Amino acid sequence: MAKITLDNLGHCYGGRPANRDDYQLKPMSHVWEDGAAYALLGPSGCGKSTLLNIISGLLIPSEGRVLFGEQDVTRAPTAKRNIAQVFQFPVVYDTMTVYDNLAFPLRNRRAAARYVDIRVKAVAEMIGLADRLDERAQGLTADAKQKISLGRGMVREDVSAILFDEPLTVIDPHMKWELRTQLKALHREFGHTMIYVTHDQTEALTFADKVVVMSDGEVVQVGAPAELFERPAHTFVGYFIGSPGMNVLDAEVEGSMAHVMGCALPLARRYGRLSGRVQIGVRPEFASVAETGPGLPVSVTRVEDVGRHRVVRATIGGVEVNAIAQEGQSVPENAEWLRFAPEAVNVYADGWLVEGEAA
Ligand SMILES: Nc1ncnc2c1ncn2[C@@H]1O[C@H](COP(=O)(O)OP(=O)(O)OP(=O)(O)O)[C@@H](O)[C@H]1O
Repeated sequence: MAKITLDNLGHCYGGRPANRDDYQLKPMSHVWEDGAAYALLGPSGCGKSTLLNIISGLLIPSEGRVLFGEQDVTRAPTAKRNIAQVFQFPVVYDTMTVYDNLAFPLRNRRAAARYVDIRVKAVAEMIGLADRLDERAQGLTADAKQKISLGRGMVREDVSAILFDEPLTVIDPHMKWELRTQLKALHREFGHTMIYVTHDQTEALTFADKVVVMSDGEVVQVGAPAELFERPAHTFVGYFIGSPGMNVLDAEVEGSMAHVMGCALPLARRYGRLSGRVQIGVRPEFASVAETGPGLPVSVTRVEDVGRHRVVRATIGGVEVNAIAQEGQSVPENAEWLRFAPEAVNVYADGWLVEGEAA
């Protein structure tokens, strides 16, 4: 296992970028901790595969370095990187048994038969295939085959990292939850450094210790799921994570007050002079509707019952805003005002979170 250092790493497929917008992966420096589980999360085309391919050795970056531990692997081929990979579609040897498939990476490295047996059985137990070890892979479902791929990715203890590229794509929706949970358990048990690419926030948030959120070739935040929820570092993180996403409204901010469409809203922090486009961001979980002010005058368009809570959909000045009413919380018939918990109001300048000072 190893920590992974991305040192001024950037990539431009066309070569010779004239400005930052020309990069498909904008230059960045990050250190990813040894033994942690990371998810690379972002919409299609944001650069997840580009970054994963640079880490796996399929692509040499146009700038910067990748280090596994202290070793510079920027130009090392995949085979020399000591990594395991699990892809979108199962890669299994149909004519081999489940046992032999799982044993393959270890036998390939000439591990002792007794050690192979211990590891194969431990992994098979974790992926729920312990009683099917003698079956040929050929007759198995896509789910079971992908479990073998996941197991094979985990079977070696000495890899620097395990890379997963949307590994649950072919899995039946009801099985996804089970496999995600198993992956998490495998990580707890074996402690590998893991990097898991997905565009699905539920997968990322349930699997990872740290989620690396990407947008438009840029890492916009690396944080624990709770941090992404409570303090989105960028408005994109606020929109992309959460259901519905964060409410974002243009504002003027002065000291510890925000002014939105002529209404004053108190903030829990104090801000200096801000430049660029200033916005406030508030999660619907920290918004509520009321019949009277203070707050923002809104038109409620509908109330959706989504099981554990209700989502109140409203608009203000043509902008959609949402509030979540938790179980037991009432939604007044004639609600016309939207209120925010001041401590949950984040302030952004040109999309980026402004920290502010305690008021
Ligand atoms: N070989 C290539 N040559 C030129 N541009 C490329 C190449 N591969 C990817 N790109 C571009 O780089 C950007 C990032 O693509 P990338 O595949 O890394 O995104 P992604 O987040 O993995 O998307 P997806 O989830 O759809 O796979 C996109 O604009 C894409 O069109």
